[in-house]
Amino acid sequence: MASFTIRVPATSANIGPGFDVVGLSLSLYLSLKVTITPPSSGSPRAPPTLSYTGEGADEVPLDPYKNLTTRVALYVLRCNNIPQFPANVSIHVDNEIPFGRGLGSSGAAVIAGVILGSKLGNLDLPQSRMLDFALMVERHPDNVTAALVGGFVGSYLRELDAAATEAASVPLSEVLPEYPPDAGEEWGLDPPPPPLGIGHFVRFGWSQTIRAVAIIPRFELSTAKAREVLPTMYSRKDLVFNLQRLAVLTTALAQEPPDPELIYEAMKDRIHQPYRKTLIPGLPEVTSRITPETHPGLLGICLSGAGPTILALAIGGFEKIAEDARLIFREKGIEVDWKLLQVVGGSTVSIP
Ligand SMILES: Nc1ncnc2c1ncn2[C@@H]1O[C@H](COP(=O)(O)OP(=O)(O)O)[C@@H](O)[C@H]1O
Ligand SMILES: N[C@@H](CCOP(=O)(O)O)C(=O)O
Repeated sequence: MASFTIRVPATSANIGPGFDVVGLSLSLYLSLKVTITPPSSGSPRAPPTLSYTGEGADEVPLDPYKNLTTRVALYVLRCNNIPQFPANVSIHVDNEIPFGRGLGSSGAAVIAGVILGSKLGNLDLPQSRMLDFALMVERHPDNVTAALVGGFVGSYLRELDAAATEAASVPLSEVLPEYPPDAGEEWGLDPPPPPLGIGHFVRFGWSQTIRAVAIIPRFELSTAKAREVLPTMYSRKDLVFNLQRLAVLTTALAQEPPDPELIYEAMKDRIHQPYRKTLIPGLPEVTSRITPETHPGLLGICLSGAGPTILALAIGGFEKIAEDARLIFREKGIEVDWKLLQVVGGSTVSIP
């Protein structure tokens, strides 16, 4: 019997001005314990069995052809000429990352699936190739890159030539077909492998004194819905506003001691948060009423990913920040939970 455990961290994307560009890996984990037993002769081949505890356990599909993680694993296998899951695989998932809150649950599920596919197919994919597969599913790089490599990272998608653009434009329904073919039927054509080197990243420095307070409203907001409200065109003024802040932020969060005056302003955004406030009652109030002056220890505050979680970066005063955010959300009729998190390393595979 072989077994291994895959562990993928939560992430917070954007950090204010870095929409679709920067992400932080945080100390909440999606863990998969995978066991493969040798097939006994004559036993029918069965797809992997899935069990699940923790966040999302009441809503996540346990059918491996519907579950996001196993569908991604199968995509990786099929792109590598392995048409099916190996036999006798059982997977127990334990998940600490809440669904649809802006803490990168889907990015973590995708990264877990890519690593799972690589392990089940003995493919030994290098990190850069894993990122290519992940980017074919989650097409913005901020969460998946941070979840894979860990830390505070910035990433971009390479401009692809015409052939690679075509290969990368395969619709998601073909990358991740939802149902297996009926018995005796063949899968459709294998999806084309992702182009090479789609995503590129750099890890920024990070002051070890900084913690992340995640203030998590008790409602889900799908990332897809929170992207639909965004405009497709922006003014030069708003773009420059964000670029100026992002340039400062990437270095300011590594300085010792971190400077709240610089960081609070550098975590402001005009590209996504103003448009998402319609979906997240209380967002403008929380980000404007909790400041380094009113809350000593606070460095900056922003929407985490597509929301609705609020991310406060701080070196102290964590409880007051979170409890005051709770009161502001309560004025809008929204209850929250909060967690004090740290920035952690990326995904790991361990063998007991
Ligand atoms: N561990 C998981 N296993 C399977 N599916 C998952 C898992 N985590 C997240 N998902 C899927 O991703 C959805 C949430 O994705 P999304 O809207 O992008 O929000 P988030 O900000 O949490 O990433 C869930 O509703 C679920 O369908
Ligand atoms: N840049 C994306 C990040 C989405 O992150 P998630 O954790 O909400 O999935 C966006 O802002 O749409």
